Amino acid sequence: KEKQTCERTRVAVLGAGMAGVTAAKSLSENGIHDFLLVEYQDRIGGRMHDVSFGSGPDGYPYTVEAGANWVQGTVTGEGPENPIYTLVTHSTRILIFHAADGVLIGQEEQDHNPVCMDVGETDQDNTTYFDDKGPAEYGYAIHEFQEAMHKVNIDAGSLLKDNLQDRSFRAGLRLHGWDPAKDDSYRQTAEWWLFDGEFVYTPSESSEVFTSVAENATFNYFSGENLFVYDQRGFASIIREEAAEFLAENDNRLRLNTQVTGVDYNRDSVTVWTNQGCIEADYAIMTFSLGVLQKNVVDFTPQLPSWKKDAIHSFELGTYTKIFMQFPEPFWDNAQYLIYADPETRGYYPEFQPLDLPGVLEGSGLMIATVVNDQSYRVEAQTYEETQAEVMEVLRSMYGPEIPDPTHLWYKRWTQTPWAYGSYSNWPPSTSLQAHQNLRANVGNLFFAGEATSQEFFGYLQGAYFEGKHVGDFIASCLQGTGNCTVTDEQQNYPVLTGVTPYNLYNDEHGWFVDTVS
Ligand SMILES: Cc1cc2nc3c(=O)[nH]c(=O)nc-3n(C[C@H](O)[C@H](O)[C@H](O)COP(=O)(O)OP(=O)(O)OC[C@H]3O[C@@H](n4cnc5c(N)ncnc54)[C@H](O)[C@@H]3O)c2cc1C
Repeated sequence: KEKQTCERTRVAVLGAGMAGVTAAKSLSENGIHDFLLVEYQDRIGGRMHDVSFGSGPDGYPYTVEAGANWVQGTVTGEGPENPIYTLVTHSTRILIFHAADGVLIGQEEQDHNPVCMDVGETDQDNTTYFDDKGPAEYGYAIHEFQEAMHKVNIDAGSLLKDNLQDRSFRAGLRLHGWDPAKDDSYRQTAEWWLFDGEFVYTPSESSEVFTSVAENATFNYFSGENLFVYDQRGFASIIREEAAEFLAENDNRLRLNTQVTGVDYNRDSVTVWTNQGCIEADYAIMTFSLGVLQKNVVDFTPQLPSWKKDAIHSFELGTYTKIFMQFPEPFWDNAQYLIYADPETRGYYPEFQPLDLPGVLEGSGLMIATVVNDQSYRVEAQTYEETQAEVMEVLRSMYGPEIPDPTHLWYKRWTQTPWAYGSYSNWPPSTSLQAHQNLRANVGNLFFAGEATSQEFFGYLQGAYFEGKHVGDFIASCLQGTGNCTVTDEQQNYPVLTGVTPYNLYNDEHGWFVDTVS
């Protein structure tokens, strides 16, 4: 490690996803132009990941979203607007990137259009239900679950306000009488669709308090609306456009294809080690996914303090898999969702989402099947052919033996992707705000930002956006000498997280007879 030869910059922004690009943009807007944006891949966007799939009428493939697909929560009246919605509605330029290396080479203005991206409003009531014998009617199970979930969300508010102990979302559901039998495949499927299908973990694996916070923050604070993006420029063009506001064409401050392998940090500076050499900066902003941090692919010197390591390993990164298929022609109902209740296995190909619908990608023959976590890991371990055989067996139980095989099938193996190691984060039960704050807090001049560090919007694009902006603004204020850059409340950390029970209560009176502490 020879630091003398390192390139100098004021801020090294590590990762060019939503958080990294937003952080760099805030630096730029605050007059800090001396930064480097360092990215493993050959493109900007991170887990906003449009890919080419199948074949369209003109011989070109379609663009589909392997990563983020929805604007979740938009705006209500004059209320606060989700910044992702703002980006989608104000998107007025088409950017041209060099195909081989992803470097911006030009842009074209478009006529202004108030909703510039092609989006469709998701309507979960526009659903047809199936089981392994064909069409079935279990809309009642969906409504029962919605009611129970609403009640748990209200309870969660009391737990939070009254400083009562968190519990699993499952516990909250049971307290409200939602406790489906394991073989009640209709209610199990309703629960999967409205819970696991959103948060990727089961209610047993999720915090009652903080899952409710994320749900309320997004869908009550902004709006209950979900916009599905099927724009053929790709969802990530909103982030590419953000980048084009502060990066010139072929800007040397964007370093694609550059893998960070190590970070040395202290209270004065940060040195970033990459496969392309090293960078010495006053500050660095780390935006890698929780999965990348958990896999220890970045070598920190000194080692991260134990409060930081504990936090990194206490939160979860789930996997959400969209299996894209193209069929010669649509054979499905005119519905946004086709929900399948498998009689044996909860979460076995439960959700199909046709994209070939009137007014959407009409004539495309496209459909998505979604699985999460355990089923994702299983599917990721299979070949596309094996997965296709399973999916087609399910679809044939729904629509009969005559339906054709897809001409194309593809999915991204998120858990195996070395720049993500999963899809988005989840807050498990029995942690605390302080534990999560430790995930967020800086160590010396190394700061952290990303969807997982957002306390209210974790898992969502707006979480990554707010966190990137917050840290970018904060560091700019430090560099400009306008902020309080000692450790402030914002960057508070909690070296000791206490439990709820003092040790002297582990006694006979509580049935504690054997000293098990070694
Ligand atoms: C399948 C899926 C579906 C989703 N659906 C939605 C949705 O519908 N709506 C929604 O709001 N959110 C959704 N999300 C979540 C959303 O995509 C994320 O919250 C957001 O994109 C995260 O942005 P980020 O900047 O925090 O992280 P990332 O986008 O992960 O950015 C981090 C960047 O760091 C780079 N990097 C990683 N390791 C290294 C390294 N060693 N060296 C250099 N660079 C490195 C990565 O390549 C990446 O570009 C979904 C995510 C997935 C995967």
